[in-house]
Amino acid sequence: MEVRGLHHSYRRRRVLRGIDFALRPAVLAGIVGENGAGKSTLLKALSGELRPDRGTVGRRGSLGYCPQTVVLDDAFTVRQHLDLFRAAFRLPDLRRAHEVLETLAFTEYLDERAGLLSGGSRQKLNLTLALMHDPDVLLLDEPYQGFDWETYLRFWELAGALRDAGRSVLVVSHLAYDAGRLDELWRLREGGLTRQDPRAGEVT
Ligand SMILES: Nc1ncnc2c1ncn2[C@@H]1O[C@H](COP(=O)(O)OP(=O)(O)OP(=O)(O)O)[C@@H](O)[C@H]1O
Repeated sequence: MEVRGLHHSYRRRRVLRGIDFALRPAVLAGIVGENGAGKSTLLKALSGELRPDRGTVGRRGSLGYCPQTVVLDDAFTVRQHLDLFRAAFRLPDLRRAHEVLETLAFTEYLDERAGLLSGGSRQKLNLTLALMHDPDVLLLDEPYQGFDWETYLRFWELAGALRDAGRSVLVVSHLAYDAGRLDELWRLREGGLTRQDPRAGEVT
């Protein structure tokens, strides 16, 4: 994925002011920034959900996008969500979805309605829906929000395995106390990205 000269404003608020950024295959990258820095706006622009005022986003391969706001239908069960997305992605089976569900220790909830799931469980479903077609490029907006510690660790295992399998993985978060797990780290501040050393210790 290659991003050049991305600008975006909401009325007078200039949120993105010239973002240049490349995400290569087999890289686990992170973008951190304070609340309101524009991280979700950037991911929306990268995913195509938002059309930026200026700039280009180039991408090769399929995309998996896990937005910050969970988009689920409360009346549908977990299984029904998987079936809907399987049809949308035109997948022959749910093999990959079940692998992800197992990694996230979520298989026992298959027949639960989404409206009855806890916040962390909804997020597990949100993440599974983004990963179930095994996309080449993954854009994950605060993907571990609401996760307990065990699930949080499993998330990073999953992200590392995807990177090792050659996928490009971008994780966006307001905190980066686990930056050491990343290959590349950027900070979004005042509308621009600056590269940071992920091994430089605590970055907040
Ligand atoms: N649809 C919108 N209309 C107007 N302003 C918006 C809209 N979406 C976001 N903003 C503003 O743009 C700025 C960046 O928001 P954004 O959600 O991208 O930040 P963020 O870094 O993801 O924040 P957080 O860490 O709180 O999720 C904020 O000041 C926000 O209020």
